[in-house]
Amino acid sequence: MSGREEDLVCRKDNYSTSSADFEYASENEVEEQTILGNLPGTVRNTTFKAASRERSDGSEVLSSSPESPVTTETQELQELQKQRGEMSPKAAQEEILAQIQRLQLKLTELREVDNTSSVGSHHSQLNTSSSGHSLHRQNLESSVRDTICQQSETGETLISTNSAKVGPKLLVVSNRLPVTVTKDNNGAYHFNMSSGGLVSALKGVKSLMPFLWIGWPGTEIDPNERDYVRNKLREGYSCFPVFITDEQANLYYNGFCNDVLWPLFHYVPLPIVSSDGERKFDFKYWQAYSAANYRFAEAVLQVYQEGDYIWVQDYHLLLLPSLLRRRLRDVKIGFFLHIPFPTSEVYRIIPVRKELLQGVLAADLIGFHTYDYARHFLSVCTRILGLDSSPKGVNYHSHFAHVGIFPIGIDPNTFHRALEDANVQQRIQELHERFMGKKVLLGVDRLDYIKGVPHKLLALEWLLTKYSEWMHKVVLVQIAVPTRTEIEEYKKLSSQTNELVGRINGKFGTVDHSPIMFINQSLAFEELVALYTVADVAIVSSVRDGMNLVSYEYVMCQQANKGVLILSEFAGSAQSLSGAIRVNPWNVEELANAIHEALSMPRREREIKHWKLYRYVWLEVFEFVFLMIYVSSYVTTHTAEYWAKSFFQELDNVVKHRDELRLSLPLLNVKSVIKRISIARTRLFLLEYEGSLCHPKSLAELNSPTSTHIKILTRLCSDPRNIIVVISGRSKTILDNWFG
Ligand SMILES: O=P(O)(O)OC[C@H]1O[C@H](O[C@H]2O[C@H](CO)[C@@H](O)[C@H](O)[C@H]2O)[C@H](O)[C@@H](O)[C@@H]1O
Ligand SMILES: O=c1ccn([C@@H]2O[C@H](COP(=O)(O)OP(=O)(O)O)[C@@H](O)[C@H]2O)c(=O)[nH]1
Repeated sequence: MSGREEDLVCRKDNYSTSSADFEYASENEVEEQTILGNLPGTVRNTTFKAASRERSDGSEVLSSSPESPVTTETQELQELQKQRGEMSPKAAQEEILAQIQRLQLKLTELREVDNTSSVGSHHSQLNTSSSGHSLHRQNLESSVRDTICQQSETGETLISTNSAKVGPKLLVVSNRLPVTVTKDNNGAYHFNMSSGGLVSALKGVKSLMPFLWIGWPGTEIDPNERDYVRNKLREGYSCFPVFITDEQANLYYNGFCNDVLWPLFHYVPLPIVSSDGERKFDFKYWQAYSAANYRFAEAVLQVYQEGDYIWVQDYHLLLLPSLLRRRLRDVKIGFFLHIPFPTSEVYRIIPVRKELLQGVLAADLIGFHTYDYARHFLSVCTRILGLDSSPKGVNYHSHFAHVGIFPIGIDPNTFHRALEDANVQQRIQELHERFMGKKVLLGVDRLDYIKGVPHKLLALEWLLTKYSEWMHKVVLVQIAVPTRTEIEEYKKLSSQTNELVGRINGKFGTVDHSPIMFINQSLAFEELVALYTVADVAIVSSVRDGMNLVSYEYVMCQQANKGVLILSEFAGSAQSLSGAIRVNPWNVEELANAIHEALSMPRREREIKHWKLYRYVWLEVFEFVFLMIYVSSYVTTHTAEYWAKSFFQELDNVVKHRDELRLSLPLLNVKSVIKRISIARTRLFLLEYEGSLCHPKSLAELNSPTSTHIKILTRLCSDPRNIIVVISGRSKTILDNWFG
């Protein structure tokens, strides 16, 4: 671990409630604050200070001539070096690093100037082989870069990749980049673009404005190779990497994200100690999580320009909105949670429950897949932070975090295209022949304990026992994609599942037939589409699932076959897919009965059910042309693209509204209020009991006012000019007892 990374790990003793808090402060105060109260270290503060100063002073940067700023900066640097003797080593380091950051920004500006005068060059990446640069410029660049390399503790150059200001862009921030970076044995890097849900979802947003994707490349990159990887990602994929060491990633991603947040958000309170006797909730996980969120914030600030929109994705980055808000007061931040938000009774288990809420509440818009998740979130904010909330959102330190429901979908066109592909059709044909005379049940899951794979296997066992007519006539094809294999619970699940598969196949299998075809690897997309198409029944038995895209994908591929979807009521998609047979996967018998019902269902009933499902996933206009005469192309409902566009539009809307709110509700000036009160002939005091007179965090029904409160109220009441109204949700009897 390098010095810088050590620096990023926060100290346990500094861990405090205020860490993720983002109370507004004056500009000066903001400059003085550390970005994360519990993260010590000079590099962080300096980087942020420099970034925000420079950006709030865009005119200075833009008016700089190509030569002068660097000279000025160099002089400043020399001046600083002189002063260093008078400064504490920490302060001197901070100042030097701040200077470096400024130099980087100046350097970027120089390249912008250079680019505007060189035909055909639009990007200003740090590229020493660029032939368009003059010798002078190259020398300048390398000398600046040398300075940076000498000063940077990681050896990594902190390049600002700001491009010329051409209007706002969307910065999408997610834990993983949609590009997988790998290094082969010869040391060559490979970049593979993934085609996951978010990638297709953002296609629509792309047409609204340019975007840049910020995230972890999924592997540790050697500090000397980071510039190369960064440039490749930026130029080839519109991505900007957040570099995290494997050790940090293990604590942050495997530890806090996937062994603390993931289980609890999915209602799985894991044992307090692991099998090796280690505490499950270890503060080092939390520290790594905070440090990683800090890293992401740092990356965002390197590319952020005023007016940009930032869209943070998922539970890995709950602290990020507040980290950004502290530095960029008016920044437009959206946050979307892809997994369930649990009820307060579960959420409150998390030892850092307040910090996480405070972190995310700095967003302007917080999105969830379902109404229930949003409702849980609002109630948690009230119960745990004692905040006022309404169905629209939460008020937190004069900032209103809007809450909205945006159910994600899939990209139907990708499936349509695949289904038209000759190879896929060929494969469908082969599979039909392979499963001739049998009914195919299909499960497609990551091998995660939330997916309820054992529940499904037990239900199949029950089916084959109770409805023995299906024996030898049914096959369950279960795709179980290995995931998070380093985590103990996942290892346990894998061995349990293997045992169950072995047991059931042993019990009901013959030489010619195994009831379960267990595929413990991920499949190529075309193979998956072919399987979706031939399956008579798909079973989604998740014990909790944010949404579950597999259920939608199955529906898309069943236009011919009209297969039946069995869907756990605990999957987010169950809230919208009314054509599915909904089950409680914990009731194994009920699940087995549902499989029997699906296998026996007549074609007509299947058609009706399928239509209900399909029209949710994707409506085509010709089917509604007489009803919706104003619509001239596809009516897309609940697709991935619609999800992204509607979230983004709502974000845009709420930030505009935010400004209106600010104008209409200016903060009162305490001095002038006192002055006015003292001269007023009649004064009306409206006092809310909860939140004003009693402690805001208290919800106890019998939390009576203190003697101080009573004294103050009595004094106020003794002045005939005062009218005092106490507003409370408590019963009249209680209020009479207290104030009567
Ligand atoms: O394998 P990971 O990188 O750890 O991530 C796991 C999956 O997380 C996301 O899934 C969640 O979002 C889906 C879309 O909103 C939702 O349908 C699902 O219920 C959630 O669990 C991510 O989208 C997947 O690609 C990851 O595999
Ligand atoms: O071998 C496979 C199996 C599944 N998937 C994809 O993985 C996603 C699973 O998403 P879902 O929301 O159902 O659950 P998650 O795994 O995100 O929790 C779906 O888009 C599947 O098409 C895949 O790419 N390869």
